[in-house]
Amino acid sequence: MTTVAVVYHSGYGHTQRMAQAVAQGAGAVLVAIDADGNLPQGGWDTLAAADAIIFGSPTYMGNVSWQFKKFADASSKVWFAQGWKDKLAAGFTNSAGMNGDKHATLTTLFTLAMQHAMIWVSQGLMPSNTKAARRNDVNYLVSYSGAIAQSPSDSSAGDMLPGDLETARLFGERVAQVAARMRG
Ligand SMILES: Cc1cc2nc3c(=O)[nH]c(=O)nc-3n(C[C@H](O)[C@H](O)[C@H](O)COP(=O)(O)O)c2cc1C
Repeated sequence: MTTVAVVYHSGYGHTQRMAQAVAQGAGAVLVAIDADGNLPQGGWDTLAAADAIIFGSPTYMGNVSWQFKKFADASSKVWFAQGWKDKLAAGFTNSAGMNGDKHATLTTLFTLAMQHAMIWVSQGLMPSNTKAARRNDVNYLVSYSGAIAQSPSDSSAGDMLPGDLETARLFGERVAQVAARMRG
């Protein structure tokens, strides 16, 4: 059986909701990076056992949160032993702006995966970018590199848009499907 892990940080709960949607789609286990940038007990073991690791962070000041970066730097221990080599990787982010420089965050997540010699899985959804497209359509924000969501700066996590959450769920589903195919 394939195992997918979602490791993420969320300062105010929005990215957590997105992570839950990704995990729901992937049938994945969630590993939350805490406010100090640390993993819970057993978190590193969960990642070690996974066939695919999906990285998630809010976009803060145009990149991952410092807590996610602390986790990324701590993963250098795993890198020394090439512990994540040939695992699947994928990434997602959420921020207040429609754009908000989310792509810089995805690029950081991608680069982390490449440092670890992992194999990147894309978003895989067609864009909703026609005149008829509506905000709650799947992949309305149109990302190909990973899943993205947008939460207005004065919104609560409970306000997250169903279209973005469905986009996240389908993204998780795709990663799990690719992982199962890779396993044969
Ligand atoms: C320190 C900080 C920096 C932020 N920088 C950005 C940014 O660069 N782009 C953007 O679109 N939103 C930015 N935001 C808004 C957050 O991305 C947004 O509130 C997001 O939903 C927070 O996710 P979270 O609840 O998982 O922490 C920033 C918020 C904070 C607190």
